[in-house]
Amino acid sequence: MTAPLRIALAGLGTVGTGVIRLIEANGAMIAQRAGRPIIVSAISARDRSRDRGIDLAAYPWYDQPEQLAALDDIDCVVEMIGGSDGTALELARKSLASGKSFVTANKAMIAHHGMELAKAAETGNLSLRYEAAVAGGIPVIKGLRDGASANRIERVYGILNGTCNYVLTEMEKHGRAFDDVLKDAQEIGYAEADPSFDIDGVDAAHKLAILAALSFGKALDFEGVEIDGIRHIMAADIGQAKALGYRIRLLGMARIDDGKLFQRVNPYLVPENHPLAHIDGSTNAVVAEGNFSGRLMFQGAGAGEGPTASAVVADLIDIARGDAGTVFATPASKMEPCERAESGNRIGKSYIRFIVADKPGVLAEITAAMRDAEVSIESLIQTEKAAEGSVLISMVTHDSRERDVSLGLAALSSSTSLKAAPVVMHLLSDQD
Ligand SMILES: NC(=O)C1=CN([C@@H]2O[C@H](COP(=O)(O)OP(=O)(O)OC[C@H]3O[C@@H](n4cnc5c(N)ncnc54)[C@H](O)[C@@H]3O)[C@@H](O)[C@H]2O)C=CC1
Ligand SMILES: N[C@@H](CC=O)C(=O)O
Ligand code: NA
Repeated sequence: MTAPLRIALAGLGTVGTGVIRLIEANGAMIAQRAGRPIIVSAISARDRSRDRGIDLAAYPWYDQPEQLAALDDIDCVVEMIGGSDGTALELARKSLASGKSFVTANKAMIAHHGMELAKAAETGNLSLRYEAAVAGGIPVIKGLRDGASANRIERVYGILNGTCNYVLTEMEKHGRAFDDVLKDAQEIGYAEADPSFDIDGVDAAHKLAILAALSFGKALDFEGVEIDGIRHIMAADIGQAKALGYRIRLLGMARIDDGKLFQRVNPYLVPENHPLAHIDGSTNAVVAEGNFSGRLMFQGAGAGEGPTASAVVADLIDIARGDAGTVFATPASKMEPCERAESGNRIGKSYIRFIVADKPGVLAEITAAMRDAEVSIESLIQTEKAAEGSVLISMVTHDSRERDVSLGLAALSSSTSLKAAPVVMHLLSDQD
């Protein structure tokens, strides 16, 4: 057996400790499959004394993660710290500059700096791998980069955040309160260090931008993702969607429209007969449509210690085999920026929820604003009491231009009848 792959691991939280546990548990099998052992030769985290439930005494400890990049006896640095900039980015830059391969689970860093890091890796003929960064344990990066690489992909979408999907499905199935379920997700280890990245859609947007770059061969454009999260979703929305035959899921959607790049993260009403409506808990699912492969669907655990560690170690096995491939499906030097598509031009049905004063004439005011914006209403689902003196009204539009829906709502923005900003969610259709 050839020399081991010597790794240095920075960050020993949920994922970092999971990587050590996995290598300790499956080390012999991994060595066989990789053709050589993978050994942890250095570790670093913030707090040496913290009880992580594993014995770290055998692993050389470094107080500063950046020290790992400078070690001579290391082949690959594994970054499990998180954050788009700061320590993680410094470590990535220094590791690649000092000729080490780099493995990360950090979608924020790849979404913001992926092009720079990919070019550095390609220039140095090094591996930069990030399977764990998108959809946790699901081999979707490998699937798109390698398995589907012969295809032109024009649409990629799916459920990309385990925390949000867990929150939405617990609310839907068990009637639990939003904050209570989110706390659970944090305790289990699904949520980001700052859970607002999850519930405000930013984490899903990081992943979507990476998927889009992989799928379309265009430069990563995280700033081009339109983002809305699930913070404003009420139990009543879930109930009303259900009454209509839909389930609410936070989706990331990227496509090429007339040569322009459209990227959006939004809660969608997904028809009950659509496979994505049946993705529950922290499970993720990614759908990609290839022009020869047809529809591909990748599904599995999107978050949590075991699944994420599984993806990290799979990257390490590839590196140990000397089989690390390109960073994206297209060489980074050939990935040009793409013009952004305007979402206002998109046509589809929308669900709109209002909380309004409980007084006569309010419904007429809303429908008049929509009529003036040329948005016709397909159904007024239900009205129910929201709080003392206010009612909740939800409606579904006919197919309408998104810009017109926004215009209708803008016309209502100064109305004293509205007690909260209206909430808009799109209905997933084949045109999306
Ligand atoms: N938890 C999950 O299910 C998943 C997490 N990820 C990603 O994996 C990465 C790690 O996530 P978790 O393990 O959940 O986070 P965590 O918060 O549990 O662990 C982070 C670790 O990094 C250390 N750390 C933080 N700042 C540091 C600094 N400046 N210097 C040295 N050490 C520092 C912390 O002490 C801790 O050991 C993040 O990029 C996250 O987005 C990716 C997929 C799934
Ligand atoms: N916080 C993320 C973790 C995995 O990427 C999520 O909930 O999906
Ligand atoms: Na993955």
